[in-house]
Amino acid sequence: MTDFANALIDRLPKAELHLHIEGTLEPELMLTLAKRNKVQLPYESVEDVAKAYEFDCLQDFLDLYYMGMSVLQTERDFHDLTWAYLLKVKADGLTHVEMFFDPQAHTDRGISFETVLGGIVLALEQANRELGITSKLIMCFLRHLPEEQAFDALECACKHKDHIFAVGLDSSEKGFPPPLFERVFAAARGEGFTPVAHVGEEGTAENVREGLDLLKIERIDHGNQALSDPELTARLARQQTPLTMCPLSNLRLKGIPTLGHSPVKRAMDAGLLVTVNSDDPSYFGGYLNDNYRAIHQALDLSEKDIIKLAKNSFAASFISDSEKQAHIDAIDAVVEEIKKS
Ligand SMILES: Nc1ncnc2[nH]cnc12
Ligand SMILES: [Zn+2]
Repeated sequence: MTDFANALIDRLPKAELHLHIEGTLEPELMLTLAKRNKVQLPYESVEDVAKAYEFDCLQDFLDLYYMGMSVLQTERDFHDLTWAYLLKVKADGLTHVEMFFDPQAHTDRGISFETVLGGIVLALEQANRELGITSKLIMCFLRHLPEEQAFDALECACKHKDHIFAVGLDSSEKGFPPPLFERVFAAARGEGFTPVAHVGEEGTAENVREGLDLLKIERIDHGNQALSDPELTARLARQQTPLTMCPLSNLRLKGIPTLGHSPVKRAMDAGLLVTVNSDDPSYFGGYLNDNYRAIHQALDLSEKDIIKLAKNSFAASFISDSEKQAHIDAIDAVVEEIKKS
């Protein structure tokens, strides 16, 4: 990698648009919180936890992900988790994040919606004040749970519209397609929430189409399988519907055999509005810049591609056009600075 490419990845301002806060739970914090909250885990050490992070598919990961989050019990725990992520990615040049959280994974085990949201919001507000990082929150419905429970989550979210901007759909994609959530997404849109969904990760191009046509999603989380359908690819290019792709996640969940198979560059070349993100960085072996570095090497990205991806991260975000422009101008300024140094 050239010094210029390295400096671009290290220093360019970036947004992260596909990040599950529960997926940032590092083994050290998991063990600390287990002790603090007297939760039994099947692990004794950080090495034990790390060893368990071998996945053959999305479901393998999800089983561990839901088990790991059992250590999160108090508002302070959710604050500490969120703050640890924000501190880490500040060093990656992150200036804006649109963050997923999975309230049903907590309310299902007796933790209140307000405990979860309160801790996350405290850390996001602190990050705005102390780190200059702006944010939006996306509440995800867990697609392996019944529609009725998604409606319960939506009812909670409606009391907190000042803090929750969008709704998403995550968890097991196979067997739980978008039509199951058409009604709750319609209700969420009616309440003013912006819709997004995980589609085409392990599922099909048809799931991506259903996300667009039935759930009316404004951004596609993953969407890898869309590229297997030329007509859908052309539609996404024409509409400029953003895709939040996650290369290291795809690799670790065996969606792709090697990073060289990541669809990021193919999607860029097809004219899609693609972004690079970390998904669940603690579980997949890398935060935001690790993902940029990994695909830069594996896909032989040019320096222009890296700058484009950083700009796309803001273009694909839900901030205002003037805010987008300010971030894109900041990228140009950093590029000039790096050229001079
Ligand atoms: N990559 C992913 N796909 C679906 N659901 C998730 N929940 C957390 N990470 C996820
Ligand atoms: Zn995800």
